[in-house]
Amino acid sequence: MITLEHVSKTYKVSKRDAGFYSACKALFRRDYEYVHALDDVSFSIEEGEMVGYIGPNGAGKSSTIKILSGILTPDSGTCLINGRIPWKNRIEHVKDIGVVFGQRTQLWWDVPVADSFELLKEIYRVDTASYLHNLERLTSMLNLSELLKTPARQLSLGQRMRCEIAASLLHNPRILFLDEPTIGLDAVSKLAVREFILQLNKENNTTVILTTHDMQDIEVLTNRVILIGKGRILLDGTLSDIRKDFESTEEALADFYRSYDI
Ligand SMILES: Nc1ncnc2c1ncn2[C@@H]1O[C@H](COP(=O)(O)OP(=O)(O)OP(=O)(O)O)[C@@H](O)[C@H]1O
Repeated sequence: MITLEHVSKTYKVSKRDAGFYSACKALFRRDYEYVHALDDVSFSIEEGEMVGYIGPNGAGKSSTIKILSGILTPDSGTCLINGRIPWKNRIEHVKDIGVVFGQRTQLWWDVPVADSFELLKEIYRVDTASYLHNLERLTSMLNLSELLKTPARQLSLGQRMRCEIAASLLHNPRILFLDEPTIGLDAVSKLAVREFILQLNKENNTTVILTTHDMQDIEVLTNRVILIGKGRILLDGTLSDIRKDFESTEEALADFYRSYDI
């Protein structure tokens, strides 16, 4: 249901040294540098799978998620999700996906969370009956009842993250992209978020693609791991393929990254 074939993406970045002279020089001549974020990336994911997409900083994980969600267009290669090309059929595609970027918000900062949810209902054109059904279910599963009247800016990180996850699921998407959903959360909030994702997958067969640096997230949530480094897929298997004889997954990963010089 998700196939990515030979996808590459290069960013063109303008570079200049610090200082007044360089700023003036850059007005007349710009120097560019090319960052090869993704290099011939291919994989496929079946409906209902929970996949961990892991790799060191700058490996290309967020770029992949952006391509899968239709925000970014690759330079070459193909991507089909439920028969659609994400960046070409964006309006139809977004109805099928939910996206949570742990470091960004999709909630309006100054209005109560409930109002953000109402706006998302209108944006996604969710009919009132399914919206109310989803809202009730998500409110009880993620324990949101006390939070809905609060503006997003007044929520703690963990509270906001629970609201972000609910916001991404109000339209019942079949696929959920989670980019570092437990970053900065305390132990209780992490467990709540993990428990929720497991339940969602079990009850709705939602496909989940999770990028995280938290190996416990990966251990608890996923049975398949795709490892990317310097924009290339290095391994597509299970955590035990990575772990081998190491005491912890972190140690095994660090050794793996060192062996690939990434
Ligand atoms: N908009 C952009 N413009 C220029 N370069 C970019 C842009 N976005 C990402 N990059 C570069 O592309 C490479 C891959 O970045 P990406 O954000 O996909 O990595 P990541 O695996 O998600 O990293 P992290 O774990 O640190 O979030 C990095 O070298 C990054 O600096």
